[in-house]
Amino acid sequence: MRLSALLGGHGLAGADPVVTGLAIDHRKVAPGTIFGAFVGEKFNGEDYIAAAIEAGAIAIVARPEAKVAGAVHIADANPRRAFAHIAARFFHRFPATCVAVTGTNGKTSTVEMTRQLWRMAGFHAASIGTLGITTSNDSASTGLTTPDIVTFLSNMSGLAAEGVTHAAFEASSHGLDQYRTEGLKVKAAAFTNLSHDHLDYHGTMDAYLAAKMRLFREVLEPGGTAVIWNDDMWSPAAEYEAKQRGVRIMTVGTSGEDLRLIAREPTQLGQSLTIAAGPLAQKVTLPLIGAYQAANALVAAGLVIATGGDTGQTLANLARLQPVRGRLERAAITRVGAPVYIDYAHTPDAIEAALDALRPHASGRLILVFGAGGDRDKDKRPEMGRVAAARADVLIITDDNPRGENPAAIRAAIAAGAPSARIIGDRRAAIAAAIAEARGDDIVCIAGKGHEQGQIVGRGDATRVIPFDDVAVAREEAA
Ligand SMILES: CC(=O)N[C@H]1[C@@H](OP(=O)(O)OP(=O)(O)OC[C@H]2O[C@@H](n3ccc(=O)[nH]c3=O)[C@H](O)[C@@H]2O)O[C@H](CO)[C@@H](O)[C@@H]1O[C@H](C)C(=O)N[C@@H](C)C(=O)N[C@H](CCC(=O)O)C(=O)O
Ligand SMILES: Nc1ncnc2c1ncn2[C@@H]1O[C@H](COP(=O)(O)OP(=O)(O)OP(=O)(O)O)[C@@H](O)[C@H]1O
Ligand SMILES: N[C@H](CCC[C@H](N)C(=O)O)C(=O)O
Ligand SMILES: [Mg+2]
Repeated sequence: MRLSALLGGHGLAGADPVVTGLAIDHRKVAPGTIFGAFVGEKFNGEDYIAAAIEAGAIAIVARPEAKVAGAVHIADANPRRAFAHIAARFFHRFPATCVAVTGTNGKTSTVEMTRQLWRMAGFHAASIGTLGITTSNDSASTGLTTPDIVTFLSNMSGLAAEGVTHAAFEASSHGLDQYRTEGLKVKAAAFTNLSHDHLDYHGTMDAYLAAKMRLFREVLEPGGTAVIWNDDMWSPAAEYEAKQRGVRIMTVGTSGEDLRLIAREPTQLGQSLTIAAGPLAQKVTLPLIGAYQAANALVAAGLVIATGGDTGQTLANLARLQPVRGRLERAAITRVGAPVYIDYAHTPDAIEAALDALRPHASGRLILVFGAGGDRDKDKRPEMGRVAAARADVLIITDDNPRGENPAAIRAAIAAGAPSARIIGDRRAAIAAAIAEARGDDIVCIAGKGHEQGQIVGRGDATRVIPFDDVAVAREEAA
């Protein structure tokens, strides 16, 4: 493909070289590559322009003030956006039906449930998010919730080449802010909720909301549909954005207009939901516990319906949803009979949601093992402690990816909100202590790592990932 064909509005004077690929990291540049040089949090990509050209880059997408010699300078005040649009023209072939999910919690669950519902409807479907790239017979990790733009679009294009026609992806606030998911026609976009997280990056809740709202303001296609979980404090803000944009709006929830959750009753292995869609009310058995999983299932159904799924059939298919890995996953039963659940709760709101989901199933106590990630939002730590102390009966604070921080300081910051908690830094020892503590009528919840396969310690080049799997450790300690 010639460079001129990829440039859209950007003019090209002089030679029109053949483009072989795109890169945002100079170490991935090969002859014929377009290099995107972005000013980041840790590095300035512009410092690597000369090295990229040396390695064969034929064009550089960078701010107008960047120094480019020996390659075409595609100058743009917003180089991430300009690069994304060029990348979209390069990778051009995508699944015909793409939908995106944003929100603080519930993105992974919702994209995974959407993928399953599409599969049940007979489509070749995929999801991209925290669990990686998932199809019905394969799964590959990308390391981030919303991968970088080159990884994202090249994988979307690869999925289309494999015959995937339906794809659901997670749009994280970092991803939206950094234009990591541009260039596809997004037919429907969902909002799950907004609560305290990532303020280290965004600074304020308003800035955090604004990053997420880009999904409705710019990423969703003009004729698309916004599917909004209506029971969140921030739902009106999402609805406002969608109205401003003039897209179709579908609201979902106990106060939802399009899919209204009329009743929800816990059963032994799940819950029974009564859902009104227009004049029709339908009762379905969801084989998953907790209000939060019902919420995510409804938003997923909304996305499927918004992109052409039959309402009655889609709702009926909720009864066949498989659990999402690491989200209230029952890993083991202890020797005295207490169930041990693994959950990915790593925000105050998620801890509340996970404990509320488990409470109706515990005739005894709720025992919680949890921590908070290092080099991430520090203000959420005492909040997590407070919410946990208010809702669990026994608390054990432990390590969860300390990264470059002192783990003891992270634990102490959580304990500031939960003074009665026990502190056991070693995660295996903490899980073992919780299991030893549990009586037959108690429930143990191990929160924060879900599906993760390692404990991340250290920073930069000294980063190590020590293999650790909550599910496996819980099974070993419960045996
Ligand atoms: C804060 C953040 O989001 N950082 C991500 C972002 O970094 P950045 O743009 O600030 O880049 P930088 O590292 O400062 O470097 C600037 C530029 O120079 C380039 N560079 C850098 C060094 C070099 O030798 N050569 C070179 O070309 C880089 O590729 C980059 O383009 O882009 C990088 C390249 O894609 C990511 O690796 C990096 O993720 C870091 C590792 C990270 O931890 N991100 C987390 C916070 C994150 O993104 N999380 C979200 C949300 C999760 C959730 O849902 O809760 C996610 O979507 O996963
Ligand atoms: N709709 C919801 N409302 C409140 N809490 C939720 C909801 N969905 C999930 N949670 C909580 O958040 C945790 C993470 O869920 P999930 O992985 O689906 O969210 P996510 O938005 O993808 O998270 P991340 O930002 O880390 O990618 C769950 O384990 C649960 O504790
Ligand atoms: N996508 C989230 C995952 C957090 C998971 C938790 N285990 C942690 O490390 O804080 C983040 O990068 O903030
Ligand atoms: Mg996720």
